[in-house]
Amino acid sequence: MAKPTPPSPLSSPHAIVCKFGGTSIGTAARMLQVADIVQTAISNGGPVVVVLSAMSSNIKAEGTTSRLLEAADDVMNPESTRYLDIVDGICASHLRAVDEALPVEAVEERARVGKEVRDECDRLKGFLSAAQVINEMSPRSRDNVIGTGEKLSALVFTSVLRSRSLNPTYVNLEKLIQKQFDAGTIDQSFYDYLSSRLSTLIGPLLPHSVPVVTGYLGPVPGSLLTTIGRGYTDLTAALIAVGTGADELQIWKEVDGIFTADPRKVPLARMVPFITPEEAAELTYYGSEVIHPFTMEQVIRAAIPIRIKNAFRPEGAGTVIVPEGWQPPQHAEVLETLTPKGTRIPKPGHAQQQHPPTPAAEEEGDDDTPRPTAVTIKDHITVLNVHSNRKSVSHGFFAHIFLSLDRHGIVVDLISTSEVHVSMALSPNVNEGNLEKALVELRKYGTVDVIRNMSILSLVGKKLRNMVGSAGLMFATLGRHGVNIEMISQGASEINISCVIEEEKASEALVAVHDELIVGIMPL
Ligand SMILES: Nc1ncnc2c1ncn2[C@@H]1O[C@H](COP(=O)(O)OP(=O)(O)O)[C@@H](O)[C@H]1O
Ligand SMILES: N[C@@H](CC(=O)OP(=O)(O)O)C(=O)O
Repeated sequence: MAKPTPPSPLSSPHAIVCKFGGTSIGTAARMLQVADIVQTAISNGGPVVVVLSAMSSNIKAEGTTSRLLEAADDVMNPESTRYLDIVDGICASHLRAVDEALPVEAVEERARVGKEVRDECDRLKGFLSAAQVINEMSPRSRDNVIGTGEKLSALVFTSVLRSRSLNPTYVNLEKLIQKQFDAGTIDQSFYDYLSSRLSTLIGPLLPHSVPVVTGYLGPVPGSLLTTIGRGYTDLTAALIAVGTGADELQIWKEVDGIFTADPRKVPLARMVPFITPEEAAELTYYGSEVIHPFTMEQVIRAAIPIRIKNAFRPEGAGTVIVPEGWQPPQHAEVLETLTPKGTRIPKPGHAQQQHPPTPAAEEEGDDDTPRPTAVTIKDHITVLNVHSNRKSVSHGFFAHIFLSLDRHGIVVDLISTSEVHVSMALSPNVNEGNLEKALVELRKYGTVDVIRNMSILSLVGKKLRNMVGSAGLMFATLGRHGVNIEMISQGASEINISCVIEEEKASEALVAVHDELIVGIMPL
């Protein structure tokens, strides 16, 4: 297949685009830490573009975006005024951040941003009250409500940078999309349009100013939540990186990088210094969603590396997702200074170095056993097994099944087939009502078993292509741990072997496969 041609950089090369998640800027103290990170990046050569999510606590359901969604739902109750309390609470938490993050002597700045925050919240209350009167909250209106979260955090953070004389410019993207797009036919041209608009808006601010951009990019065709989904600010940052021809996209999170398995569940999990976009995409789709799944494709098309870093431990090297054919930028100093020692991003002039760069362990040859890169688990999976009723349907069996699922918006994560049988693992959070309707249709074509509370276990790695017997090792490991395998899928992607197992055995299976196949601990 021909490689996609990356769009040419549109403006201001050398920029580093830094996106900070909601938890990273969730309190005044955290905002100040993030301001330190930005200040260091600027003094290392910049220019820097900052992209922000909405302020959030450690629990996403309690963060600003989730509270705004609650407020949007509440207006559909004509008797309720709870939405006003929610907005007042959001206003109070942002004013508290202003109070604690800005120096006491910055009197004018404190007054200015305090007013901006209050005005934004008043505007939202007016909008919500009007929606309650007409008893309508359209997807576009909901997008509008959500966007307040990113506007507020960006206003406060701009003020923090201004109090440090870093010459920030607040950039509100709520009017970014100025063309009509059909929600049903969103394709790459939509994302190219967005990056070109972002280039026009942000490019001219560089290098003299630090744009502080709302990760919210305006009402999206369909809706932000259905077309892109939660975590959309990663995508905004990616499109800004493409639009400004940035040298690097940095996604700052609360985890050191991508690990060989979820570090919360696997004690021996290690950080992976470099990973290919294909591996990162497989991990993202199969349960290790460290970055929004749409992010990768946009940035990789433009051959921009993505670095995942921990906002609470900025000194760590992070994980770099290295695009195929990536060439180091012409200017040495920015990447060199931002690249922590030991990560081996090649410098200009080192033409003989490998592209993409390889992790230190591989180069030094301290372990030459080829191993998978990572293992991941996706929980809350439902499996459908359909056995064809050959008497009534002898052809078009698969087509009928997938058309029925498509009609009811049911997303399939894995498939395994024989001529008369198809097994499908359905994405988590399947809508039960839609599933019931789909089942009525599917039963016309054969008998259907529904198995709930399952998990997908996926072993991912570019080296799986050349690792003879890795599937055998994985299944032998699962067998030793008494894990039943409901369904196997291998071959659709050369770098992923997946199987469906019972959810109650998933954690044990994850640790076992990780420790035996990735760390290389042999069973007794
Ligand atoms: N392979 C993996 N590597 C790193 N983190 C992973 C992996 N699989 C799952 N995770 C989880 O993904 C989460 C991502 O980090 P975090 O910044 O906390 O996310 P969020 O954006 O949801 O707040 C972490 O909590 C981590 O435990
Ligand atoms: N604030 C939005 C968008 C986002 O990107 O969030 P985060 O970067 O904090 O995951 C959300 O909560 O979904």
